[in-house]
Amino acid sequence: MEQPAGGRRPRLVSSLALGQRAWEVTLEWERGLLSWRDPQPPRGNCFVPASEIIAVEETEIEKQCSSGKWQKMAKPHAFTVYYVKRAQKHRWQCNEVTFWCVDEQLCNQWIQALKELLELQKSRPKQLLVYINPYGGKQQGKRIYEQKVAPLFSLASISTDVVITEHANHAKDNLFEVNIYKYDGIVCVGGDGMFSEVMHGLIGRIQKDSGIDQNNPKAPLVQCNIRIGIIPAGSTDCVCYATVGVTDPVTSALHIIVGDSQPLDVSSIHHNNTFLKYSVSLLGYGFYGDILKDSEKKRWMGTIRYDFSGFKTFLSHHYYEGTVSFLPAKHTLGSPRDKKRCRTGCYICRQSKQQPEEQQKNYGLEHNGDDWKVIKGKFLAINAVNMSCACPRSPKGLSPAAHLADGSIDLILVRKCSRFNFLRYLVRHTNQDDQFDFTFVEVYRIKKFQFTSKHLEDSDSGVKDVGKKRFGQFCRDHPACCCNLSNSIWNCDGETLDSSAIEVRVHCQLMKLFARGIEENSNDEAIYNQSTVEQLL
Ligand SMILES: Nc1ncnc2c1ncn2[C@@H]1O[C@H](COP(=O)(O)OP(=O)(O)OP(=O)(O)O)[C@@H](O)[C@H]1O
Ligand SMILES: CCCCCCCCCCCCC/C=C/[C@@H](O)[C@H](CO)NC(=O)CCCCC
Ligand SMILES: [Ca+2]
Repeated sequence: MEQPAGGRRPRLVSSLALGQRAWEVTLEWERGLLSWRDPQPPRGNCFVPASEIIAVEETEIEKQCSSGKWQKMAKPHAFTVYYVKRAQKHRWQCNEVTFWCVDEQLCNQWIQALKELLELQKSRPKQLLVYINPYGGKQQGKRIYEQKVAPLFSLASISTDVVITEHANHAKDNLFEVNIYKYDGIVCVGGDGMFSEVMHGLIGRIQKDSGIDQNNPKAPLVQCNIRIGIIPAGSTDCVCYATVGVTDPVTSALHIIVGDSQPLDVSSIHHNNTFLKYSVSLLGYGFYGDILKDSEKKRWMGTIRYDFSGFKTFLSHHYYEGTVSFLPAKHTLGSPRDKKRCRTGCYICRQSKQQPEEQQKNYGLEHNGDDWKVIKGKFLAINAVNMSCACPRSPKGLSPAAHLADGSIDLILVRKCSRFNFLRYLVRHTNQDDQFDFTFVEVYRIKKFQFTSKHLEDSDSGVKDVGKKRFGQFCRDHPACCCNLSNSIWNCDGETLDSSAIEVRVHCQLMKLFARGIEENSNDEAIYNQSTVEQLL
C-alpha cells in the first residue's frame, strides 16, 4: 500500500484477484475514483467514480472457488462493488465486480475504505417515502417496484416507507398529513398523473407550512427542497423521459440512489384568484385538451387510449377562437428555435439559478402593461410547455429546445390550417424536422400568459346567441368548417382543468427531481463505461 503524502488520505493500491487473474486495484481518495487495471496484456482498465458506486458488500465466494486447484488454497476473502453502468440510449444498469484475496485484513481494509467513500456522498437519500399507483399505465406499478426497484434500494441501504394508493388523491392528501421532513425524498411509482399528484401534495404542503396562500396568483412560492423521484409506470411518462432520457425503472432507481438533483420550473395556473393546478410538462388547449377529454372515457383501453383518441381528434380537426396574452421572457439566454438542447449541467439553466431570488425581490413590482403581447385568433392547438415534453411517442418533444429550469415557458400557437398541414406539423413531433417552420405555427419564450376563449368573451360582454347554445357544439352555418362553438378543455400534465379561462405564471426552479437532465451522447461518451475506458488509456 502507498504511504500518505502530505497528511492526505493515502491512495489504496493492491493486487486483488478478479476471476482467476490478479488486477491492480486503486482507490484514489482525492479524485474519488476506483479503478482496476490488468497488468497483463491486453491491459484492460476500468474506472468507477465514487459518485456512481451503488454499494459495497462482503461476498462469500468459497463455492465458486471450490473446484480444481483452488480447493487447495487458503480460504479466499472477497468483496463486491456494485456500480452504475451506462447502456444504450441513456439507460443505466447495476453492474457488479467481485475482487478477492487470501488476506482477510486486506479485504476488510478495502471494504472499510469503500464504505467510508460512500459515506462521503452527502447528496444520497437514506430514507424515502414511496407512493405506488397500482392502476397507472399497464397496472404494473407494484410489480415494477417490488421486482426492480426495492432490491436496489435495499442494496444501497435506503430505508423506505411504502404506500400503495387506494384511490386518486390518496398520495396528495397523505403528503399533508405525514412528517415529510424526516424523508430525504419522495418517490412516485406511476405516470405523469401520479407524479403530478405527488408534486401538488409536496408543493402544497410546503406552501401551507410556510403560510403561503396558493390562491394568490402573485404570491412568491417557497422552493421545495425535498426531491421527488419518478419510477416510470404510466402511459406517457413524459416528465421521466424528458429529465432522464429514457423511461426505465432501473435507470430511475439508480438516479435516486446516487442522489442526483435536477431543478424544475413549475407553472401555477389560476382563474379569478383561485388556484387551479401546477404544471411541469404540457398545458395544452385544443388538440391535446380534446385528446385528453376523449381518452379519459377510454381508460379501460390502457396506454393505447391516447392513440385512439389522438386519431379521432385529428380527424375531427376542431379549432377554437380566443385571445392569448403573454409576457415575453426578456432576459433569458436561449430561444425556442435554438439548435442546442437542455442537457445535464445546462449552462442556460445554471444561469437562471439566481432567478428565484430575483423573483422574490421583484415581488409586487408589476411589469409594464406595454410588455404584454395580445394575439386573437383561431387555434387548432395552444401548447404551453415548461420542458421539451419529450416522451417515447415524440423523442424530441413539442419544444425540443425548451429548458427544464430556465424559468420560462415555451408557448406554441398552432393556428387554423388544413388537415394536411396539421398532419405535417404532427409528423414533425416525431422526426428531426423543425416543427416551428410553418406559417401557421408560432412559438414564444414567455414568463406569464392568459387565455380566454371567444365563447367566454362573448358571454362576458353580454353577446347572447341563442342559436349557438341551442344547437350545441358545431357551427350551425358551416357544418363542414370544423369551427367549434363550444370550448375545448385544458390538458394540464394529463389532467383536466375546470376552467377554460386561465392565468399562468412560471416559478423558476420551484422543485427538484432525483435526475440530472439528459446526458449528452450518453453511451458514446461514457468515459466510465467498462468497455470504452480501455480505448481511452
Ligand atoms: N389507487 C388509485 N386508484 C385510482 N386512481 C389512482 C390511484 N392512485 C392514483 N390514482 C390516479 O390515477 C391517475 C393516473 O395515474 P398515472 O399517471 O400513474 O397513470 P397514467 O394516467 O396511465 O399515465 P400518464 O399520466 O403517464 O399518462 C393519477 O392522476 C392519480 O391521481
Ligand atoms: C402521424 C403521426 C402523428 C404522431 C403524433 C404524435 C404526437 C405525440 C406527442 C406527445 C406529446 C406528449 C406531451 C406530454 C403530455 C403529458 O403531460 C400528458 C400526461 O402524460 N400526456 C398526454 O396528455 C397524452 C398525449 C398523447 C398524445 C398522443
Ligand atoms: Ca422551462
